[in-house]
Formats: sequence, C-alpha cells, structure tokens
Amino acid sequence: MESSEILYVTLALGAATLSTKLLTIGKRDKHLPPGPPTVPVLGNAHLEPAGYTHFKYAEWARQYGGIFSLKRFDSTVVVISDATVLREFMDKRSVETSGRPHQYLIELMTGGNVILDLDTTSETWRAHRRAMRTLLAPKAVKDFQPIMVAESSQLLLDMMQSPKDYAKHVGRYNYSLVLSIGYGKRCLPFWKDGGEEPALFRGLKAFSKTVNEAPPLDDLPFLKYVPKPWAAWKEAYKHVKALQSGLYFGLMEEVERRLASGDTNGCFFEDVLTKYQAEYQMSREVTAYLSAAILEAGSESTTATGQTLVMCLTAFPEALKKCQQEIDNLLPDGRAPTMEDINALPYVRAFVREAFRFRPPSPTGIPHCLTETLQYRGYVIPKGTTLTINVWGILHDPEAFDEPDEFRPERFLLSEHGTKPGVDDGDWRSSIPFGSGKRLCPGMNFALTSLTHAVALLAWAFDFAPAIDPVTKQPIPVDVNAYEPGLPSAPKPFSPSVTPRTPEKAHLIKQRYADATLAFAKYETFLNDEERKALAEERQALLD
Ligand code: HEM
Repeated sequence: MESSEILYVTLALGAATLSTKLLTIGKRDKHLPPGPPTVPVLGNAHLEPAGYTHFKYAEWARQYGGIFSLKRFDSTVVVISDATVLREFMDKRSVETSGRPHQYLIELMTGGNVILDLDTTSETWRAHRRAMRTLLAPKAVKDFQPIMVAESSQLLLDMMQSPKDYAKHVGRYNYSLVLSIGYGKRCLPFWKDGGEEPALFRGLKAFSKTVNEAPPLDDLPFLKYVPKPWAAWKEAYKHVKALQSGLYFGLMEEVERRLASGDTNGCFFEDVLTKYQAEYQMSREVTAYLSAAILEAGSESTTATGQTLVMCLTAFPEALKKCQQEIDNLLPDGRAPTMEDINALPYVRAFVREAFRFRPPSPTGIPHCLTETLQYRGYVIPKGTTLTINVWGILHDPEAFDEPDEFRPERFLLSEHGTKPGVDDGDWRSSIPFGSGKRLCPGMNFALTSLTHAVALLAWAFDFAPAIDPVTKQPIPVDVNAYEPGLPSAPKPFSPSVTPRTPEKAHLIKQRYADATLAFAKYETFLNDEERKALAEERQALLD
C-alpha cells in the first residue's frame, strides 16, 4: 500500500472509532436503574435545569420510581427518592456509598483540606470527623449553653430593633455561636457603626459565585485547558483560596497567641492546639482547615434554616398562635422558655420539623460517590457513580404525606415522621435532611437544639406578620415559594413586621440582653478597654 493510502485508512479507522465512542457517550447502560430517555453525547444533561433541580427530580421520581438514573455526558448519577431505598442502599451500604465526587474547581480552592469534599478514606476526613465528634458531643454542647442563651438574647434584641434586617440577625446569631464555641470569640452586630461584613460571609459569597459562574469542568474536562483570558475562574479561585486560608490561619493564630499569653477561655480550638492536633496527627494546614467544618458547615445551613423559620412564623399566623399558646400555657408567669423547656413544647418542636420538611435546606442533599460497583434490586451501579438523595422528593411525596405542599406542623404530632395514616414508616428517620451513613451531618443535634430554642424564644417574644406597604397601606405578601436558586436553600428576602407581644416582654428582652453581659465577656476579650466601656454603657442605656 502507498503511504498516502495507509494514512487514509488510519484516519478512517480513527474517525470510525471516535464516532462509535461518541455514540456511547451519554448512553444509559441496560443494568442501570431506569430514567428519562437519553440523547447521544449529552445523555440527560439537556433535561436537567440549572437551578431548583429538586422539582424536576421529584417529577422524575413519580415517573421512574424511588431509584432512577441520569446520564450527564459520560458520567452517571443515581437519584434516591424513597425512604426504603435510602435505608437499604445508602445507610446500610454506607462503606461503599459515602465517597464524594471529585470536583476539580473546589479542590483547587480548598487544597483538598475540607471535610465536606474528601473521601472517607482520607486521613484529613478522619481527623476532622473525630474532632467534630468531640466538639459536638452532648456534654460539650451542654457546656456551651451559657453562650447559646446569651447569643439568643442578642438575636431577640436585634429582631426587636430592626426586623427588616432579620436575615443578617439570623446569620450573625448562627455564625457567632460556632465562632464562640470554636474560637472563643463572638461576632458582634457588624452592621453597626459602618462595620465590615465578616470575612467568612465574604468568603462564602465569593466561593458560591466562582462555582456558579464556572463552566462544567468535571463533565467537560477539556475546558480546564481554555486559556486564562477566556476562563475567569482561573483568577477567581485564587482569590477565594486566599480569603479562606487567610481567615482559617488567622483564627488559629489568634488562639495560639491567647494560649501563649495565658489568656484562655476554654474554647474548643484551645483543646485542638494543645491535645487533638498531636493526637489526630494533623499538620498545621489540616488543623487550620478544621475551620471549614466548624464555621462554614456550621453556620451556612443553620442560617438558611433560621431564615425559613422566620418566614414560616410570618407567613403562617395559625401555627404561630399555636406555638404562643403552648408556651403561655407552660409558662404562665411569662418568663422566657429555656432550653430545658423545649421537651415540654411538642408543638414548637413539630413546627421546626415541619419547616425542615416543607423547605429542606439541602433539597438534593450533598452528592455522594460510589467507591465500589454495587448490585441492588437487580441493577448494577458502577464505581464512580454520583449518588444524590432527593430529599425534597422524599419529603414531598403525596403517597407519604397528606397535602405535602401545605405547612402543617400538626402532622408531626399525629405520627413520628409526619406521614399520613396507613403509611409504613418503619424505614423512615427524622435525620433525612441531614444526609446519610458515615457522612451524616455531625452538627445535627447542635443545630436542632439551637434552632428550636430560637423559635421558642421568637414565638414567646413577638407577633410576626407581613410588613405593611407604606404607600398602599396593604400587607406585603410573603411568597413561601420564592427561594434563592443556590445551596443551602434560603428564602428570597421578604418583609416581616416583628412586634413585642406586650410592653413587659419588650422590657424582658432588654433585661435578658443586659443580663447576658457576664456570659458575653468571656468571648469579647478582643475588645480594647474603650470599646468594652462603650458596649457596657450601651447595654445599661437600654434599661434606663
Ligand atoms: C440546619 C442545620 C444543618 C443542616 C440542614 C445540615 C445538613 C448537612 C448535610 C445535608 C450534610 C451532608 C451529609 C452527607 O453528605 O450525607 C452535612 C454535612 C456536614 N455538616 Fe451539617 N447541617 C447543618 C448544621 C451543621 C452544624 C451546626 C455543623 C457544625 C457545627 C455542621 C457540620 C457539618 C460537617 C462538618 C459536615 C461534613 C460531614 C462529612 O462530609 O463527613 N452542620 N450537613
């Protein structure tokens, strides 16, 4: 054969192989669970909406069942939409179902040091997980009660003084809690006196923006090689990395300085530096990045949920009234509910559980990845498959819940999981919004305790209602369907009117805040003498 003929045959064979390969990309293997029909190359990628995917997943679950699959180009996603499948496949086979899909851009930003993104076989994951268990053990959480109570008094005062800023107040409250217990340092109302937003919030916003604006680098890896002028993410990720590591190392160094000067206050990071760093063999970098587990994981979802709770208090007057009646019956002397009172407030607890069901903060969970090929119900699901828990679909399944789109706390008084009569709820668990298996959220009990206490206090203290439009004099309706597209899922801003229920309660709110001065002092050592004096005067002035 002539050399030109050899070249021609080689090219033809190459083209044929490539087109055969291209035709298999996006195709669903016959052993996978069913799913929507695929098209070559894209698979189902063209059918998946860019935001609010949970609505589409819930629709597909009704069509294809409690376990269905999607093809995204060459990769496979399995979506779990049924409590029994969740238990059998995810929880019971957690050793194989608890990996995390690798995300190129996130790894660049975090340097592979963040618990949420690591495989469970990684040493860093194990060390961070052990540390979180120590921080969030029931006994430790009990020790932190004084600051939790003190922070809740700041929350009530802030809500009374500027209800329109409810989102900031809820964010500050949750962040200050984890900052105090983790690093022994409060977050004061940062918006006062033109203060700057905390670095954590700026870092989280920059992180989400970078991830949302980047092209699909994991699905189309060749995009990684697009030159810088056409790939803004290549600069953006460096900015995020610098912001986050600056915050984490900065906080760690602050605690180191306090330890060196003997100015300690018993916060968790003092134990990390003096004990756990050596015990869990954590490098300096791995130790610093524990912040991501404490601060980011610890405040983002709780803040989104806190905002949902304020929305529900505002939008559902009947449910608010029932919370208030229950609290008033339990505490006829009018004192504020304590954490110990929560057990005696079943309706308030049902209100919180219904809010988690009605608007779960992670409606499609956080994706896992299968680390070994598994067989389940006759399907063969290959290693590397992304596993998504369709939390929204499970908690809005009309087969399981009466009128799932209605906010009705009573359903949790009638059955343990709020399911309707006749539903076999043996496979259900109340922790579905918090993930599954080895990766189940370690902060679940802490979050439930602090949020339920906050709701009890807010309902005790205030009447909530939609704010009145100053021009039309009509209430501005709260749209309970208006949610931000990102994760965790938080309501779009709304306008609540928040009024103390009685003048006595308004006074008690100020009194509680002034009484918290001592509990706060331990966490305000970063203030200089002048700042401390000004704050003491401000607290006293409230009571004058
Ligand atoms: C309303 C509050 C919260 C919700 C809804 C929530 C939800 C979740 C979810 C869905 C996951 C993923 C679990 C999985 O992959 O299966 C998770 C992981 C995690 N959460 Fe939470 N969380 C909350 C509060 C907290 C708090 C207060 C902390 C700590 C103080 C915390 C620390 C973590 C950590 C460290 C992880 C990573 C676990 C891992 O990947 O192994 N979370 N959370």
